[in-house]
Amino acid sequence: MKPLYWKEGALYLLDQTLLPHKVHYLRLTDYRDVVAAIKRLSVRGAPAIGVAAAYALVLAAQEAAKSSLQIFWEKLEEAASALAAARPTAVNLQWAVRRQMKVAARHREEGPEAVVAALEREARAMQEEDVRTNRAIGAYGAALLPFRARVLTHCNAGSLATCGYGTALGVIRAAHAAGKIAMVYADETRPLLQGARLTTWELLQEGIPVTLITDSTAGYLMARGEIDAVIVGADRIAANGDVANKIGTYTLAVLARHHKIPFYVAAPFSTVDLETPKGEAIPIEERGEEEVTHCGGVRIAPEGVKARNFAFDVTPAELITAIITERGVVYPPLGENLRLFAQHQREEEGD
Ligand SMILES: CSC[C@H]1O[C@H](OP(=O)(O)O)[C@H](O)[C@@H]1O
Repeated sequence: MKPLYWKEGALYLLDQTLLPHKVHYLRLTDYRDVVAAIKRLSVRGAPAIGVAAAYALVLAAQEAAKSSLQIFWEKLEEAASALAAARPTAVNLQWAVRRQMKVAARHREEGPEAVVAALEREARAMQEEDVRTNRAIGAYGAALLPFRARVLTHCNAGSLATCGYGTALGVIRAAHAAGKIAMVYADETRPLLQGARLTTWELLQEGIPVTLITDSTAGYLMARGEIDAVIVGADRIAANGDVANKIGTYTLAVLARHHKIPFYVAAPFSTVDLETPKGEAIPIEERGEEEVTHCGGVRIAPEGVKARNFAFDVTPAELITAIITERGVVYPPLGENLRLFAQHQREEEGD
């Protein structure tokens, strides 16, 4: 299931706040509505919000092209700032906006219409690249899993969080295709229940065995010897290998280390942010209290109680067995090897 697609000058977003009960695509033609959709997690997941923002800049450029040349660039910059600020943790969002604005600058002399066309081409390229990188991540990751693996995952790092294949769930898809998956245990992932609502829905659609558990069950399953590997996605990977991901990921990493279970992070290299030296420098989104005090719109905690709602946490590099990327598996020392991977990529691309 594609979380988004572009058709005849409009961006269609699968509204993930309605899943699994309703499959409904929003048709958006105003970039401001894409900003709002990212903020309320109608579209979510680091790669998916990056590509959504890339298309939103096409919408912004289409709108701005009706203005004077000077206003065109002012409006495009304004849209880029609004999109980049929609959610602070997933680096793919800022990476996608920066990449689009570089494309716009390269076509500046050709005028607004040419810029619009170039932005649309680049957004399509990013969407296609994402599926290719996910499939490569899947292949590298599947090779790491034992046969009849019982894998625990957290949140949703699947086709719904990307452009159609998935990072952590991409590894699970590839391993399943190779007959290597006995069971996937999906953490419900409070408070927004991406695991209960999205991961189970995705895997059931494809006949991949999945069992839903509460977040607090993960440790007990590990203690019972029923988990062979943990595999999660990422929203930002710092230069030293620290990983920001959905809240609860750090807890799983500590539990996995205690029980000597491999803990893998699956992410495209666009999630690696070498400008952020370590995890404590990653901006962690804190969302509204009502997401904790309510569930499905129903109040579950008494009026007046305070709540903290961190959307992400940071897992230190030393708790991570390996990071699976589209360029291969990065083993410890993660910081040093991430830099080597990046250097090799720059040399390949002639940067
Ligand atoms: C493939 S990135 C998925 C990543 O994004 C999720 O966060 P959110 O649902 O708030 O966008 C979660 O951290 C996943 O691991």
